[in-house]
Amino acid sequence: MTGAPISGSFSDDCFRQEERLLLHDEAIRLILDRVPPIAASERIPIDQAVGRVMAETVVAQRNVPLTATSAVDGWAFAHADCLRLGGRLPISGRVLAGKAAHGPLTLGTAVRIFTGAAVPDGADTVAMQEDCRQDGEAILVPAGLKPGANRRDAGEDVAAGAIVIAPGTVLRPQELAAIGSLGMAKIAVTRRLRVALLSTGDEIVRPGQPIHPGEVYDANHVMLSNLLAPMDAVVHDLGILPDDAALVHAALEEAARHHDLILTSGGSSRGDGDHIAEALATLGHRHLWHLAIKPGKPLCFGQIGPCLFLGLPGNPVAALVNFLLYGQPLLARLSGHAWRAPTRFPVPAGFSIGTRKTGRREFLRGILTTDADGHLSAQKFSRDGSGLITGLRAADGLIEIPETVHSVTAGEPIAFIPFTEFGLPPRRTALPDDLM
Ligand SMILES: Nc1nc2c(c(=O)[nH]1)N[C@H]1C(S)=C(S)[C@@H](COP(=O)(O)OP(=O)(O)OC[C@H]3O[C@@H](n4cnc5c(N)ncnc54)[C@H](O)[C@@H]3O)O[C@H]1N2
Ligand code: MOO
Repeated sequence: MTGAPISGSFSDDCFRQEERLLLHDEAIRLILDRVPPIAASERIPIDQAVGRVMAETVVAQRNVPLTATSAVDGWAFAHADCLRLGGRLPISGRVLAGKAAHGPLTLGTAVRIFTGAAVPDGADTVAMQEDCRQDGEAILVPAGLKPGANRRDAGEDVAAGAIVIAPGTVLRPQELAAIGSLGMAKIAVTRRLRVALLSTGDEIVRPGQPIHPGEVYDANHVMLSNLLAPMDAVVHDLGILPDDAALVHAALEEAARHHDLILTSGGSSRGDGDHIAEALATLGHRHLWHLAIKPGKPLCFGQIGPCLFLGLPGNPVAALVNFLLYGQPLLARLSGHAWRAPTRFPVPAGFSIGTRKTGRREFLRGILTTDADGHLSAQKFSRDGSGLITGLRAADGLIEIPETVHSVTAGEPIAFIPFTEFGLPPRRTALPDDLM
């Protein structure tokens, strides 16, 4: 019997829709709603706290600065005295930084003062030494200095009693400076998340090992462990899972016992070797599988007992994009901080898309360019394809094409999300021509 030729249309689109896929916004909401923050906290020195999440409220116990201080090296006096005496003030003393003022300012005089030194009571203004002239035992202050100039009031930065840091704040060098300025040496932060990181697939080989036809070096492990590095997590490398249902089940069940989150890449779709989504459903709960996005349709999210689970697609572009879009809010919620959606900047498109299939939100690799007249535009990386790490190297960020858009005309504003919005460092070298 000869088989009838197969008729019908074939899809070159791996996102053919056979069921209603969850929309991007629905997935974000679901993650934010389902992920509880871990409760445990620990006290640590402030110099080890960058990137950690504050677990207590910091209230200023005293003013910063503690007393009024001078912002310059010069002469401190009462502005009204200076006006009354025509800018000529006898010198009555000297205040050095680090020493309390000897007492209030003697009426009608000026004191020599240095940057950071306490301004005596009664002195409301400081003149810079370069602007003044000493005339024997008096100082000559030029006209025009405003009252209050060069004086920092007590509590000008932070007033005693103010709430400075709220629980859930991610500590940057700036927040740590504020805490340090209040005199606190130790603070309570939430404990670090324990994250298990696994690659999956019989074809995956760790860099440094010999490779054979049909095999692929593991690019996702080094990428994901470095994406996790600045986050509040201790990452355990659990290696590469083979495409074997029993082994996948056993490994995930064991990992769930010791971690707050399991992060996998690969094996999340429906191929014969893909066991991740099925294992998640069997061992725990699959809250989400299949999204109306590109790349990353096969993403799955759920939990095994209290341990959360994020199964990223294997293609490196999808793994990175999906980690930034969904992994970051998930880790944020888990470690107890309010997640802020990355800012989308309107940038003129430097490309056109004639027609595109609507229904999915697409994230393209975007490159920012400036023309000779200084006009900024966003180019899309020339080649599509979720396996092309080259596009990730070239990109400055992601171009977001909403679900309903069916074409893009060059020059119209599109949404650009710089990688820096996800906390990634900017590319510091010029883009080689071959990456455009
Ligand atoms: N019939 C269909 N096939 C596929 C569809 C589909 O909708 N229908 N979707 C495609 C898309 S999109 C993706 S993404 C992948 C996702 O599949 P998996 O998550 O199961 O990933 P794998 O099949 O294991 O791997 C995909 C691809 O990525 C390579 N890979 C995997 N891990 C790594 C790693 N650690 N480092 C580097 N490269 C890795 C792997 O070798 C594959 O080439 O499914 C499509 N298929
Ligand atoms: O989601 Mo797939 O990652 O587009 O390649």
